[in-house]
Amino acid sequence: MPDQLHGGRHRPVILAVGFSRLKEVFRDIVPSYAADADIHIVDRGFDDALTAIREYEQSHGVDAVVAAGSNGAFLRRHLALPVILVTLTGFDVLRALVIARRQCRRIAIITHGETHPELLEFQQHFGLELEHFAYETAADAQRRVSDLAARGVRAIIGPGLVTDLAEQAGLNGVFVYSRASVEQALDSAIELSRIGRIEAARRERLDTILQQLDEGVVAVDMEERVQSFNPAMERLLGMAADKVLGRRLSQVAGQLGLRETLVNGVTELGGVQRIGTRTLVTNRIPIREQGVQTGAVMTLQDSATIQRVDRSLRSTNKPRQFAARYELDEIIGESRPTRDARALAAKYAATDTTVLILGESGTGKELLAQGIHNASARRGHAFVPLNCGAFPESLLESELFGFEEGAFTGSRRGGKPGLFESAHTGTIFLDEIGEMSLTLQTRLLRVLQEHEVIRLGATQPTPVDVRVIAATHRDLAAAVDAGTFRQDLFYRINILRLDVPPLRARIDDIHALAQTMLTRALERQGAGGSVEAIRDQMMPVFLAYEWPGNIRELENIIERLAIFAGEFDQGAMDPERLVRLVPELFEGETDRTSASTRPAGRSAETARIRRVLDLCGGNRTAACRQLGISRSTLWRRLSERSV
Ligand SMILES: Nc1ncnc2c1ncn2[C@@H]1O[C@H](COP(=O)(O)OP(=O)(O)OP(=O)(O)O)[C@@H](O)[C@H]1O
Repeated sequence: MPDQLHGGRHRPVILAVGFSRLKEVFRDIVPSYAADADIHIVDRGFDDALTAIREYEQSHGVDAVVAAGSNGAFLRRHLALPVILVTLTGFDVLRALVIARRQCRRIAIITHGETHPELLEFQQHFGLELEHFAYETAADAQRRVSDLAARGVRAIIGPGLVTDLAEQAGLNGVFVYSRASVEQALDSAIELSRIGRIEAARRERLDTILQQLDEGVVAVDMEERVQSFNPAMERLLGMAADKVLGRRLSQVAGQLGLRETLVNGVTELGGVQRIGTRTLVTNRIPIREQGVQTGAVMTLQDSATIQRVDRSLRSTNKPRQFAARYELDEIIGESRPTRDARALAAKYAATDTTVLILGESGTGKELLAQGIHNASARRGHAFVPLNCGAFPESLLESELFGFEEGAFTGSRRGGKPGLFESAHTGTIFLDEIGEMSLTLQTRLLRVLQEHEVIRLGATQPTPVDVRVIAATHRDLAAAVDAGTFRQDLFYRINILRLDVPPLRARIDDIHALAQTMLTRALERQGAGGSVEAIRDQMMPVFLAYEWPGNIRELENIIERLAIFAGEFDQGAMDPERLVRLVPELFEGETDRTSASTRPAGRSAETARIRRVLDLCGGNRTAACRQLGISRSTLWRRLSERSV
């Protein structure tokens, strides 16, 4: 940077404007500045000077102009460049008076702009015959000089214009500006150029940064006129900077005005505005220079960009790994209902809509939810399961929505994001949604409608982009009628429905499920044992059972049987032993704990007996052994059929 500012290429370029005497002083002085600046003398005045300066500025660039008197004042009014005036010092006047006094007694001073009352005092003290006038225009000066000449004044002190006029009138003209004053003006011009260059470099640097930013930036002055407008802003608003610069922001981009920020001076961060199809995040900030507001700046970001960054940030900061393991094609079963459920799930995965899975506990609802997530565009992002029935209301609330630091006694420092935030860009699986309290249903509905969560104790919402898959074993429509489930929430989640039948309604799946589960269980046990031996002996029993606990129950039973795999290998397992190992499979309908399964129980039990009997080729002894019942019980059950 110093190189640029002081090196040869960037020497200040200064135009010294003056004719007659001032020009001569410039000529004398300029060579001594050769090392510090390029000073060019412009030997013109007023309009001519203006034209010459503008031409020079166009072709070479100019940092500052030095001029004096009325000419200087004129240039200052008409140029955007800094114009430094050679100022009159008391010493200048003294020196000129001494020179003039040597020549004659009656002296006049004509200065530009204003008179100097101190001169009157000076004149009285020293008994000088001195008159003092001020002039504005060249014509003014001309009239004054003629008048003084007519009244016998012999010497006139003044700037170049005045001394020229005096000499033309045959008087003594004494040039008022000393060499020191002119040098002072040139020094100021050089310093001003240097500061200007530093400013320009700073502006350039800022400009380079603005050019590179992904964020749109627009800055306005106090009249809301656009001062800068970076390329990102051009892209975001589809407007070229040169069409916008200098115009009022509200006029070029209505909704994005900065008037309020200019009026109230308040910073507003994180506003959201829609422009066309885009959602933009806005920050409006007043610009203050040394405590005084001088404008305002707005930054704009495409919410899609923020979400991208946000996603990678959240995924790097993710405290827990919420991942979906299962794929849809890992869901075992070739029964019609299972194939239908898989196909429907694949269809739903292609959408981003809320899915409601209905089915008894243990039927594989979560598995389907994971499968849908993994087959959807959200694959690879979080899959967050939550069993709404497993928490008391207050805990469920903070689990779901998170809390701010200090939200309640003992709340964690820094607060905690809720599962909705953890599921951001992914899927949340709300199992047993029918168990949610009405209060939480209301909050959940808000999240689904607004796509934002408010942590407990927070005032600002956090936007979340989450797909919801809900599940329940309840009849939600009945719950709505009973007033325990909000109707509007029901409509909101009951868009894509997936019915998962209980295992007893898709008995055809049992074979494949048992086969896979047995293989895995035996592998896990690592103690050998033949899948076939267990399968062949157990299948008739499995097929005859009701499976109130569905696939989860099947899994558990297989896990247990695998422990005793060796006993199956040694030939037929003793029925009594089997009943002891897995009593639930052999319990009669009267022992069933679940009242809801009882009405179906008796006929199902009979059907089971018939199936086992069929499997055993009509051999009642074998069937009794499989079923773990006596021949008389078998007979009784079969005869009940006809009752
Ligand atoms: N079709 C299937 N193929 C393989 N395994 C399955 C299948 N269905 C369910 N399972 C297994 O059964 C168990 C229960 O499934 P899951 O947890 O998905 O049921 P759920 O309906 O969500 O139950 P709950 O409502 O009680 O949570 C899991 O261990 C799962 O791996």
